[in-house]
Amino acid sequence: MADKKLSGAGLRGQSAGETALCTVGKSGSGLTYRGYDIKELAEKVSFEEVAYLLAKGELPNQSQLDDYKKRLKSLRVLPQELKDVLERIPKDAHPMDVMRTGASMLGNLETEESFDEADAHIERLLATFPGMVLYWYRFTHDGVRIDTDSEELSIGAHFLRLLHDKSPSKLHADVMNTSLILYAEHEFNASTFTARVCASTLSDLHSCVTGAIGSLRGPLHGGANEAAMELIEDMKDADDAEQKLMGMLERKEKIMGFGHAIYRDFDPRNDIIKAWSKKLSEEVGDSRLYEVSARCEEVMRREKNLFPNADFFHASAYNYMGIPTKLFTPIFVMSRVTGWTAHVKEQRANNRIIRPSADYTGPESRAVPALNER
Ligand SMILES: CC(=O)SCCNC(=O)CCNC(=O)[C@H](O)C(C)(C)COP(=O)(O)OP(=O)(O)OC[C@H]1O[C@@H](n2cnc3c(N)ncnc32)[C@H](O)[C@@H]1OP(=O)(O)O
Ligand SMILES: O=C([O-])CC(=O)C(=O)O
Repeated sequence: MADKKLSGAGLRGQSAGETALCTVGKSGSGLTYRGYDIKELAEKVSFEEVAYLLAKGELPNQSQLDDYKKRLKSLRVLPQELKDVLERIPKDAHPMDVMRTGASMLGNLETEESFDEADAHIERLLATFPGMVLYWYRFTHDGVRIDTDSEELSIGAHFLRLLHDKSPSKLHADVMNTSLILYAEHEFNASTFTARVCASTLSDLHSCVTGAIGSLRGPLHGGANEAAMELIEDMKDADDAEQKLMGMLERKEKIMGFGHAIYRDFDPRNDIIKAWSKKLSEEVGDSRLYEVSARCEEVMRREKNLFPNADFFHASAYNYMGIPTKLFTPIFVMSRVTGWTAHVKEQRANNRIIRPSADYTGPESRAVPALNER
């Protein structure tokens, strides 16, 4: 992919506005949030610090961080009306649709009346998303009405606690923390652009986030982490992975979790989540998913010169932590809501309605025929 052309359909390579939030592939492969390299952030800070950085512009000091985490924890309780709605959504619904409905319902109950309230609504969404999806999941799958608060201060550990009814190990809490950092922000990707288009009409925050969830859901975007899991789960070992992948490539099928609209050589998030996936495989004592994933990476590089994006090794990492596949993309939402909402604020601060033009390819002007002449 070293010669990937950033032009053509899909607005590829065209600037659609300015941002101070993030650079993607600036030197072919880098990723920064407000000037900080993703690798350093993933090593040194918590997801809550990244959320604060994206929302407020700078990393918090200790007391700002303590206050922020305390405030987020205090915002986890769901309104009864929202819980009533979640209980009515069928068990076989996709959790991304549950989140879309949940975000929208919250917007009915706690409407953003003025843009001055944006920060409060952003914190509320960030605090409630884990409980929202897991209240529905645990009610419909386990028949229990969970308390959507927990003693866990970090959002990643809180999610695992609500899912498994027990405090996660340090390793699992660390993996969730890194995963949420990696997924937090990515410039003008499809879901963020959705949020910005919505914001440019001066719509409310919940509408922007609800639309963004809909865009993230698709398998060409966030949904690829679930699609990648479906790909690797039946691969018995590395040789089986190679054989199955070669068959798919021969049939010209798309391999989910590979390729990227912007990066040319590699996705800088891949090495980071791949290393955690390896650690998890050692902890679980079952290297199958890691090994088949690593072979898929080798084959795709060799056959197509394509590389795994952020989603591919997330599949095995989440699976090793006992997270059901259909909750993979919702975790992406729990993280990316920080990026989406920072972009909404940025759009509002310097707004012009986003309204591109189209090249017309339809028929020339013509007269409307009478009904009996058609
Ligand atoms: C967090 C995220 O959202 S990351 C993206 C997650 N999405 C996926 O993993 C889905 C699989 N990947 C893809 O569909 C694409 O690579 C996208 C959507 C990410 C990027 O799309 P584009 O920018 O249009 O891809 P690009 O221009 O690089 O494609 C070049 C060629 O490689 C092929 N290609 C790209 N990705 C793949 C893939 N995953 N499997 C097989 N072939 C692929 C394309 O079909 C294209 O071939 P062609 O020239 O013969 O038509
Ligand atoms: O930037 C993109 O097109 C997709 C992506 O990797 C992301 O949103 O994290």
